[in-house]
Amino acid sequence: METLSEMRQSKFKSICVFCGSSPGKKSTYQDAAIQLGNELVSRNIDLVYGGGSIGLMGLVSQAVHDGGRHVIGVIPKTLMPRELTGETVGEVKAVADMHQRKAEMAKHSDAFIALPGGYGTLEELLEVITWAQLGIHDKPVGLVNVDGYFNSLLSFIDKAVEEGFISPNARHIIVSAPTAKELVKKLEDYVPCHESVASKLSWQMEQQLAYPQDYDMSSAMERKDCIPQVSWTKRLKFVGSFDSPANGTMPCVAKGNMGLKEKVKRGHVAHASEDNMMAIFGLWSH
Ligand SMILES: C/C(=C\CNc1ncnc2c1ncn2[C@@H]1O[C@H](COP(=O)(O)O)[C@@H](O)[C@H]1O)CO
Repeated sequence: METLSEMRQSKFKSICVFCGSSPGKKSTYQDAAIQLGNELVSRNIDLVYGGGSIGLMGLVSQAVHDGGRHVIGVIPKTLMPRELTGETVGEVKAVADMHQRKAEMAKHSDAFIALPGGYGTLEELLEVITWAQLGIHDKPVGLVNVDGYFNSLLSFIDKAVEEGFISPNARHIIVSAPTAKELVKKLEDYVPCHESVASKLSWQMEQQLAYPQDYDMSSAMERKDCIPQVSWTKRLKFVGSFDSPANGTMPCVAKGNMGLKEKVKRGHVAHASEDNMMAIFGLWSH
């Protein structure tokens, strides 16, 4: 039995919840969504989720919001019209697409929990498990196995271990429990025991280097709604990021000549394409 003080000192500041955009047929699914929301509130944990008010997503977010914790709904611009997903309580983070959504959800949370859901939920869940297996993150991943909803998925994963497609250590990435209360307690105690393919740091660098460059930084800077920050420089390649209220942090990479490198060193700016870079230098240097 946990004491009140233990319950209030969670190691998680925020948890990302994946769950159905539908309510499911049984009231136990809806009850579980509300119980999870209440459990987060009782442990002073904020919520990150897919945004909107439909299905179990709406129930969990409303419970956390009503309990006074912060809620961030990360929603692709295409799903933003209210008639598609309903109104989001708390903070709305608009992102370009489904890929960026998952990355943002992961960035803002310390653990992941899946409630019952459909394809969307399964896809999100399996992706964060895969990321854990590869060493992209080491955050716990759990399932609220309401009325055995995930039993067949767990059996399938056991079959994949038996058949040699998933290592027994990687099987332990998934934590499950029948109720939200038991699950959060297990996640608090979770210690990763699988080997990672690459370190978290290597993945962060890789992500920065591979980030698509379709954001018009020069006009954003003209509007003064983004702040460039040089993270590091290496030979003629510059890696930096821009903090923009509209788009969050945008990592970027540039190749340039020595003159530009010198400017970067002096803390002016680093950025994506040479054309844009020149435009930014123009703005920034006076
Ligand atoms: C496809 C349907 C509605 C689309 N509306 C959604 N709004 C917000 N987030 C969504 C939506 N659909 C999927 N998601 C994300 O996937 C998970 C839910 O998907 P599922 O297929 O319902 O399990 C959820 O975690 C969201 O991040 C009509 O149902």
